[in-house]
Amino acid sequence: MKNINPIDTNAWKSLQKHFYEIKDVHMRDLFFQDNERFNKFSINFNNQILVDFSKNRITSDTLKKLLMLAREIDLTNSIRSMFNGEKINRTENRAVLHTALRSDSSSIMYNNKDIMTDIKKMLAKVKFFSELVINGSWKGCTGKSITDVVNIGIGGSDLGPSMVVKVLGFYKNHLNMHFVSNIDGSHISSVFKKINPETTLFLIVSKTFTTQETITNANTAKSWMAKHLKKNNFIERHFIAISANVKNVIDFGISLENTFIFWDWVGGRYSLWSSVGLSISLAIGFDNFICLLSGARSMDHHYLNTDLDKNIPVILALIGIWYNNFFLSETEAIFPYDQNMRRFPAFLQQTNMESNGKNVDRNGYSVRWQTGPIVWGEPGTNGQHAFYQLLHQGTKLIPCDFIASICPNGHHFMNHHIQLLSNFFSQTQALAFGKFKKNTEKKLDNVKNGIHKSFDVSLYKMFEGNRPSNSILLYKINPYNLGSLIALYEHKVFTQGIIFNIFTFDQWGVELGKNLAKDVSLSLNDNSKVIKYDSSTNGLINFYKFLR
Ligand SMILES: O=P(O)(O)OC[C@H]1O[C@](O)(CO)[C@@H](O)[C@@H]1O
Repeated sequence: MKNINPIDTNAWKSLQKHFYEIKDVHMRDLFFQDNERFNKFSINFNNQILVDFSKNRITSDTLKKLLMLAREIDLTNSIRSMFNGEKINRTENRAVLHTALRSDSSSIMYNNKDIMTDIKKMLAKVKFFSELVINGSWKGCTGKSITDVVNIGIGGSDLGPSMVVKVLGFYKNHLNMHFVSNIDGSHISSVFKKINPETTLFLIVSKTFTTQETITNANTAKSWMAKHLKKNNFIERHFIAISANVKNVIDFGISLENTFIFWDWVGGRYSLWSSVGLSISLAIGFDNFICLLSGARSMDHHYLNTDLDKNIPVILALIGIWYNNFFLSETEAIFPYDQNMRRFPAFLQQTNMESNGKNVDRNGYSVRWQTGPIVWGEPGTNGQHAFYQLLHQGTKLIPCDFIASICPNGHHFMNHHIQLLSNFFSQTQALAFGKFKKNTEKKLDNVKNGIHKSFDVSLYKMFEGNRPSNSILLYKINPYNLGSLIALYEHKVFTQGIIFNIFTFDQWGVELGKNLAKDVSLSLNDNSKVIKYDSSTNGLINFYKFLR
């Protein structure tokens, strides 16, 4: 992997020049000039996912220059380095091998060990255990089968599995799934109200098994279960751990037998493919979990083996860089036209922002270019009635990804689906092409200080357009296609991290807040006045102590 600063490349300079040439060109003209634009700027992924990137402020020349950037940065070799298990997460001295978790290779060597053997064992254990719980043979300590599963975890130990379980609600079996992440006691207490301790299984998911939120919630769950069940073996029958830290798991009281391990080469936010996906396997069955992995694998193959100019994650990453680094857009929006995908933007927020929210390059210098964007989003059509006004007529340029499926996701109300899709198709059209000002609009009288002044209302009804979007249209939201879609975004983020010349797979930026919270928590133990922090923090804590 080469540690080249993007701004030092010839391609960057050429893109900078090109930007000034085409920044005011309107998509209306680009489409008008080229009937083949859609065919040129869309990729069909196995007849299952169509990615249309034609509604972007790009020309063939733009793409050529962006691809030159990828080549100059030596992206292809960086991709190989990741798949080959090189220790590309250098600040933590680790490989990044979540792709191995969904691989069909017979062997992948890491640290002189074939990790495929461990992965296969892990998957066999997930399969065996999921089947026991789903078919009712796994009994709680009072002899009853499990009805409810509570996943306790946060960040990557929550967002991925909870998102997948929600998106694939249509595939769900009889088990009721709950996810507790927040340390706010209202989260776990709201779940306690819904479950029966005798028939509930807790999955404690934490790579480090030190995360304050997860350990606090896990201890609360343990005390709650002890109080209600009054049986010595309640932990053995009701608590499962998923972690890379076996020692802490054992100290917590969970046996090795009830522990699903994963490894330091799996990043938290890339871990749903590992035993962290146990809740997925429990909710939709192991076979569907395997379909999810297979779908991701098909995207891995595409990413690893397809030329850069036809490579979906690469193209989307480069277009993202075009807006982030040349148009200087600050944010990027994700709009799934699918209510079950409502947590997909939140999941991608962590994937993207925890990965590429960095300001030091791989050579140890402060970056002099923008790195990862702010990612946000909501499902359509709800967003249309909330914030799309700003997308259409605001002063900010916000590139958007619109995601939808041809088949409805988990219902048979075709009239709803047709209307949903008509909005999906219309919004990107409105954003791209806008609406010309009509001179025929009626003028209104504006009365100010008694003086009549007429003004042109049509100005307010004008849509300038030229607002970019990608449309991602899936045949169906099934486990396989969802796996491909998630992997697509993972690889997009990796590609951008390589071009930004940053380390995508660490997350030191979350440490300071965590450590301060530990210290502050000690200061909250008594009622004495606090003076050790800055005046703002002292003032806030003392006000809290005064009124609590
Ligand atoms: O699985 P763990 O170790 O509890 O960590 C949870 C999350 O916390 C983070 O470290 C950030 O605080 C994420 O990267 C991770 O997904």
